Amino acid sequence: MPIVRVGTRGSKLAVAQTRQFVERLAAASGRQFELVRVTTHGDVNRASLSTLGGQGVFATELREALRAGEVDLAVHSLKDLPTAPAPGLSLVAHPAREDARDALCARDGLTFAELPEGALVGTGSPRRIAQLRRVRPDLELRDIRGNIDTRLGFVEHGELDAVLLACAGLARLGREESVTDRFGLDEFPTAPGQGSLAIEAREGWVLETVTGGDGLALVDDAATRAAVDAERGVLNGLDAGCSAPVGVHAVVDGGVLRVHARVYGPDRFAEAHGEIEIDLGTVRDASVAIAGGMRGTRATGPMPDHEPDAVVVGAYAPAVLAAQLVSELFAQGAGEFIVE
Ligand SMILES: NCc1[nH]cc(CCC(=O)O)c1CC(=O)O
Repeated sequence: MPIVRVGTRGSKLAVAQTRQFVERLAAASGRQFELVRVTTHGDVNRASLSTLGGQGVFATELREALRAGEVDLAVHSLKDLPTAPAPGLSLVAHPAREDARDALCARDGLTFAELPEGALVGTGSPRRIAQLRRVRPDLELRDIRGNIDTRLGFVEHGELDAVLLACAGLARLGREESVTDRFGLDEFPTAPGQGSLAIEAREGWVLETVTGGDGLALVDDAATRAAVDAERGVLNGLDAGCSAPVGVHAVVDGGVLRVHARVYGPDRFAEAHGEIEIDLGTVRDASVAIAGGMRGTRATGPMPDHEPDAVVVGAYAPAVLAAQLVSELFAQGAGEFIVE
């Protein structure tokens, strides 16, 4: 059987998370895999993320490699993936999400509350900047870029008092010991999809047909998919990219899908926020659509595009919820906060 080629960015984090994913998929499928490193625009360009615009800087070249048939699967950090559908490709699996929270990595083990007045904190993310300004206007924020080791290095070498990073990336790199505090998701919702991976393939490329087993379904998590679809639905509905000052978090807990979002305005008191939930058990037909969407061929759009007979209500719960939350946010003036 041919070796399955899996495309990844070349960064240490990307390679680590792709390796971890491939090991699970190899165990589940019995197939052999090969990692193919693809250099992306976002890796080469060192400009600030806010000036790069964020839109697809990490994904474009991986998608080209998929389309050209150079790789069979691509592994993305979901939060770096634009919400616009990629023609000819589909997201075929979302493995179970890891910790979606942001971490504080501070010198001397300091917690967020222990950071002294005027402490120097590094982050280039407009969302993280907005969130920090609201609760600690005294902090001196520095725009930083670079991989996780580089960012932690600013603290280790004494140039900054602390940096903000995603818990998930630190865990995947085995750097959890650098975390000195974690930010609660209610007050500090993170980027849509943070902590979650997306596995992308050419449309119609189905691992199951060659494994004869459950293939990608074994590494796909329905609750993660519902949550991240809702989060990305909010981002898309707001017409915002991954560098917008938007925090969204969704969870499925006891069969209830709950989504909440905060959109930050330019001054530190302006904010649109909302929360919405739905008991997936009360929309059983819509959740049938979710289950139907688990395997193989769902498009990047909000509705599963196959097995339409499985969609009785004709609505995909995460998409409906996201749309309702978006109208609430617009009603609170969120449209004026998103300038890209
Ligand atoms: N934009 C870079 C990026 N993309 C994904 C992660 C972390 C892992 C994840 O959220 O899946 C990071 C680094 C960070 O924000 O700390």
